[in-house]
Amino acid sequence: MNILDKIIAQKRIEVAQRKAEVTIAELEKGPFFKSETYSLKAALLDNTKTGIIAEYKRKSPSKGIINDKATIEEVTMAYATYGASGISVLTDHEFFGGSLADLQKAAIINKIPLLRKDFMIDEYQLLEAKAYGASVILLIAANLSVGEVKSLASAAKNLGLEVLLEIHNEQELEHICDEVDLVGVNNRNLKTFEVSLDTSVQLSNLIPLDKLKISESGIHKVEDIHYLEQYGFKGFLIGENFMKQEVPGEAFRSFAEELKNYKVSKTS
Ligand SMILES: O=P(O)(O)OC[C@@H](O)[C@@H](O)c1c[nH]c2ccccc12
Repeated sequence: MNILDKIIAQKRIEVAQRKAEVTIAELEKGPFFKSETYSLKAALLDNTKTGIIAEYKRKSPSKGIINDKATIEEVTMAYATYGASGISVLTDHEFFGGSLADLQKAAIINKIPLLRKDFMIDEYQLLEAKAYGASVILLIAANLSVGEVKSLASAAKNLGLEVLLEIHNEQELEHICDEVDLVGVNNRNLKTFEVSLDTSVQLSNLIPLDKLKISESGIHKVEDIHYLEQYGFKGFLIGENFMKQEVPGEAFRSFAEELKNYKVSKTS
């Protein structure tokens, strides 16, 4: 069994447990169920922002503990203050050390698009995402059929959530459907953990033009963003590069500043 299979097997157990504990009616009374959402698509096209979706991630199967000290509040507030277009919050506990409570804490203090980063297999998780303050959900093509992507994406749209579909090879392009707003190319193969920005480059011109393109994982330098922009990427999902620093918010601030100066020096 590869790691993705393991995560999905665990997720099925977890979702069944949660369904038994919290009813849909209760979720619909959740703190953010009726709140407005924020468009990640619009935020990524807003030139006053960085185009970065900055991630809060305590640990991962590939890296182990990344940062177990910096709090969700301090990190996400800094991300939002210094120009993140969106924030990705891991809500998987077992493998990534996150929780829905983290998502809710981030939603209370930040009025920007929040991505619920988890392994979605059931509509119930979409209701959770909405109840705890997400504006965007992730669907991972590697663990869903074409039909599952379509039905989960359409359920998400009905809840007012935007849909980010993650792919990492050419076959997975088949999963792209009308209900998908954004397509993310994961540079990390979730089965082998290998990381290469070439994955984004190779798939870039095969993604339909009406989808906003995001490059995910393994981005460490301002030059990486510049490079990916040349292939039409408008969004950059970055986690470890910030989270591995003692003060991730400060790492984000200086990266955003360098990015801004880089752009200014390019255009002047
Ligand atoms: O920490 P990185 O290499 O900057 O990557 C961030 C993000 O892309 C990565 O965490 C991620 C991409 N797709 C996922 C799916 C599930 C969990 C995590 C992920």
